[in-house]
Amino acid sequence: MKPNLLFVGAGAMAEAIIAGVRATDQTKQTTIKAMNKSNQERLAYMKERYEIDTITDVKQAMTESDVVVLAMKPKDIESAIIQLRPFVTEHHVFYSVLAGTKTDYISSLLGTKNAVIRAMPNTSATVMQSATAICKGEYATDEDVELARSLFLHVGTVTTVTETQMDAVTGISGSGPAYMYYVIEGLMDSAERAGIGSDEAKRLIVQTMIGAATRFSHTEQTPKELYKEVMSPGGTTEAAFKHLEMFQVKEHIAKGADAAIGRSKQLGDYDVDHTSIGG
Ligand SMILES: NC(=O)C1=CN([C@@H]2O[C@H](COP(=O)(O)OP(=O)(O)OC[C@H]3O[C@@H](n4cnc5c(N)ncnc54)[C@H](OP(=O)(O)O)[C@@H]3O)[C@@H](O)[C@H]2O)C=CC1
Ligand SMILES: O=C(O)[C@@H]1CCC=N1
Repeated sequence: MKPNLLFVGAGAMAEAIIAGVRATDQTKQTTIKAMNKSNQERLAYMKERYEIDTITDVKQAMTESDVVVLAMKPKDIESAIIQLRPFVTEHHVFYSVLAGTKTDYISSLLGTKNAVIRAMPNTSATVMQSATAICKGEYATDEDVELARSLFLHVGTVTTVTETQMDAVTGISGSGPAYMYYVIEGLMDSAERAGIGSDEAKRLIVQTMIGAATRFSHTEQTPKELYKEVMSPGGTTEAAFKHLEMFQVKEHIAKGADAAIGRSKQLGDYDVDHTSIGG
């Protein structure tokens, strides 16, 4: 089945998913509509780039769609659902990519028993390399999960988790690309200081990241065993690790991810002010 998708929120995450779907669905059998709160310029760009329908009439868009992808910031979900609610029928299925936001909260805003699937993709969806996790809400069936899986498979891998694992997934793989780019930024800075041109540095660093990820995915060895293997006694890697370990970089990366997981939990706590930290 090729679903008719309506993206409510046409920001960075929606674009990543739409780009991936379009790149793998050459026949454009999946119809894609998108709406924003107010940014029409962005919608015009999305329409031009991905040949999607941008909508002005919410009722018509809801009538012509069966999967509604909630892709606004968590702070905007209430106002977004209020505008959709009059047009929700029992055939609609809702997919939410919102950090923290629980399926039971979405169901309570909808006030219906429509299926809700929570997903946590990442921006690598743009290049069909997302590590997406999905879980089902109370009213979703296994069939709904399979349909969601088939959509997100367009943009990478899909792992089914329980809803209680979703905050952890958000802090690890949802935010994860940012941690990788941070490491890349550090390596680019060092390469620049050492006189390597940015094109060459990029090529070397990209292949180093891909190579390390591929190697790790093909072995039972632990990360520690793998980095020990790189490290010759008295050599260059050891010199780097003396510095990294002095500043407990690994521990701080883990603590950073812990903070992301904590923030995801906070976003699911509906008494907190979602606007305070950009939620
Ligand atoms: N960025 C990421 O790496 C990831 C993000 N997510 C989740 O995806 C969601 C979106 O994030 P992101 O794409 O980065 O955010 P953006 O700010 O890029 O996009 C949010 C979009 O939502 C629109 N919007 C706001 N309110 C409404 C409304 N009432 N009706 C319709 N559209 C509305 C905004 O439109 P306008 O500009 O007109 O206000 C904007 O285009 C978040 O909930 C985030 O937690 C999940 C995984 C990864
Ligand atoms: O930073 C955020 O809140 C979103 C969720 C996961 C990645 N980006």
